[in-house]
Order: sequence, then C-alpha cells, then structure tokens
Amino acid sequence: MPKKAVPVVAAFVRDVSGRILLARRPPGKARAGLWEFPGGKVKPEETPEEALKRELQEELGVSAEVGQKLASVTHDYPEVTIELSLYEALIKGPVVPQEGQEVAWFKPRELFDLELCPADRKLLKILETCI
Ligand SMILES: Nc1nc2c([nH]c(=O)n2[C@@H]2O[C@H](COP(=O)(O)OP(=O)(O)OP(=O)(O)O)[C@@H](O)[C@H]2O)c(=O)[nH]1
Repeated sequence: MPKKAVPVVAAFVRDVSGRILLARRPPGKARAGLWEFPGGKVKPEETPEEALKRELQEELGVSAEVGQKLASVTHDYPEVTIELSLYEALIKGPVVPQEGQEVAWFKPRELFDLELCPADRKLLKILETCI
C-alpha cells in the first residue's frame, strides 16, 4: 500500500533585492541543520493558505499574504511521506525567528549550493528556470 502523504506548505518569500528567505531546521528535529522554506504541516481543519499564515506567524512572527502555488512535490522520508507545496507569500514586518532557528536571505543562485532538505531539491529543480 502506498503511504498517505502528509500535506506540508512552505513559503517562497523574496526581499526587494530578490533574495529568498530560508530557515534552518533546528537541532532535535528530523533533518536538523538542513535548510528549508519556512512553513510546516497543514492541520486537518485548515486550508493550505491558513496553515501557511499560521506557520509564518508562529515561526517568524510575521503576518503574510499568500499568493499562487508555484510547485508541489511528493517525497518519501524514512519516517514520513510528504506532499510539499510551495506558495508565493508577501510578509509584513521584520522577520523575528520565534523558535531560535537560524534564518537567512539567499540570492537565487546561492540556493543551489546549500544543504537543503531533499524534497526542496526537487522543488528547486522545477523552479530553476524561473527564479
Ligand atoms: N516547513 C518545511 N518542511 C519541509 C520542507 N522540506 C521538507 O522536506 N520538509 C519536511 O516536511 C515536514 C514538515 O514538518 P515540520 O516539522 O516543519 O512541521 P511542523 O512544525 O508543522 O510539525 P511538527 O510540530 O511535527 O514539528 C518535515 O518532515 C520536514 O523535514 C520545507 O521546505 N519546509
């Protein structure tokens, strides 16, 4: 039986100079130390947009407007299968990491040299011609 994929939403946020916001997974979590787009799991009662707004508020202390879905991939990790969807998002106010996690802004070409979560590598492959 194929495993049921857990829905995960993530944000593609750019600053005025075109750099992209990433967060580093904190120690103790699966894939600790790897970079990812900010976001998290969608709860059963939420739409993807609601989940992403909640995650950005909880993780980065910002409110956000969620735009169009850019890409979506399925990935099997040893402990979970995820369906990861990346949405454009506009954030309001300064990013203040709420969980002690490292965050940073990267130029598009710098993303390709980062240690990313494996699912994000797949996303990047889809997006590489348009970022
Ligand atoms: N947020 C986020 N998660 C990602 C990305 N790429 C990726 O493989 N994941 C995986 O998707 C899952 C999301 O879990 P999470 O830990 O961020 O979500 P959460 O905060 O809602 O859940 P938790 O309370 O169980 O920790 C993890 O297995 C994580 O490794 C990404 O770009 N952003």
